Amino acid sequence: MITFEGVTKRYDDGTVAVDDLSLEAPTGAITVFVGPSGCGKTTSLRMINRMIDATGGRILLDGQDVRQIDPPTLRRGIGYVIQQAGLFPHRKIVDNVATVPYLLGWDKKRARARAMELLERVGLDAALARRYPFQLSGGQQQRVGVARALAADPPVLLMDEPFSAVDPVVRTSLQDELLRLQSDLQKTIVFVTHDIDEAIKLGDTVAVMRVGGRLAQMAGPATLLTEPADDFVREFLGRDRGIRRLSFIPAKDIRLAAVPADLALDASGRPLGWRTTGGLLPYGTFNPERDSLRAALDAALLAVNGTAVAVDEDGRVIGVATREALDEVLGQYAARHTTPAPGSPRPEEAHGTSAAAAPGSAPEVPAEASGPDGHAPPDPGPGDHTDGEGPRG
Ligand SMILES: Nc1ncnc2c1ncn2[C@@H]1O[C@H](COP(=O)(O)OP(=O)(O)OP(=O)(O)O)[C@@H](O)[C@H]1O
Repeated sequence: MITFEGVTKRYDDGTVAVDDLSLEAPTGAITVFVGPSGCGKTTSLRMINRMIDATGGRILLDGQDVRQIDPPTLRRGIGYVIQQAGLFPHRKIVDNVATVPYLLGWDKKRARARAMELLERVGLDAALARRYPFQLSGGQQQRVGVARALAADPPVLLMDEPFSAVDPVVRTSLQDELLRLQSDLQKTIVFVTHDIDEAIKLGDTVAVMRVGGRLAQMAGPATLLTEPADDFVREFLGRDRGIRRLSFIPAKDIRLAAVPADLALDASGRPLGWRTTGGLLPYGTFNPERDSLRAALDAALLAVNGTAVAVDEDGRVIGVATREALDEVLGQYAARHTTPAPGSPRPEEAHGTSAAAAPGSAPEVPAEASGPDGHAPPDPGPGDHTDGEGPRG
């Protein structure tokens, strides 16, 4: 757990970048800091690993004031990922990933073996290990940046706009990859972005900040979409909040009907289209185990008869969701959200937490071991735990 208690940062020129910030980033969860340019997101993030020291209040890491931990020790347990990865240009990919293990004194064979394992984990081909950063695409470099931050298995990851420099398609796949990794690794992640859609997709909890470094609202993404605290948050969230909110409602509660005769299937039970006298018409599918109500509605809207086709993991039809069945779930959702019990958490936003592991016993990581852009190094540490909310995206 990372706790901000009345944290303020006033720079030497008098700029108040962060003003009396109090919040908690739970262990094993992704907490996103989001807000317009200059609202103090990066300053807040860097105060956690003491690249910047707070001028007021305190930040606790599992109950311990970070100012009582010397920065190299602190950073052993905190991985750090930045925009454009910040890789060392003259080091091969494998050695970039092994940077921290080398600093920790691991022998070369073990460090490289760990690096290869991580490259695979972030979805990179082993053949890329021998290349230099300039020989990789932007998306591949970002993956290397994530692998490097994970190299010594730190319990905490700080990610500062890590996917901002890549195109939207690559960005989506990096986000998906991060969620997949997180479901395995359950790190305590603080993620900075100015993109509210990214925040809503990735965050278990989202802290919306306003310029002047003040917290505007902190909530699970579903609550944020349903109940923005004020006009600033409402405006920042943008349009379509109601529709986007449906992404957090699981499709598994939708009542499925038997497969009707007018749905044509192939020999293995996969859908071909809706039969009409004029031929087969388009259909839409959703997977009740994995998808959200939004996906099911989208599937229904793709078909002229308004019926969504439910499929299993292999794409085989397991039933259909009629308009009535979708209406039922929408109705339940509306009932839940028109009469909220004051202060009661949404069932789909119940956030579990658990204790982090104790700091590791690795040697010092020198402060000057910074990336080529002058940022602090990716630093190592031990492992810990998690949580989550319904379907995302
Ligand atoms: N070293 C510094 N000295 C003085 N002011 C600074 C310094 N670093 C940042 N600031 C100011 O502090 C405020 C917050 O900056 P910060 O970089 O934390 O914002 P941000 O939300 O991360 O912005 P962006 O999304 O544009 O990266 C801004 O007004 C910025 O100009």
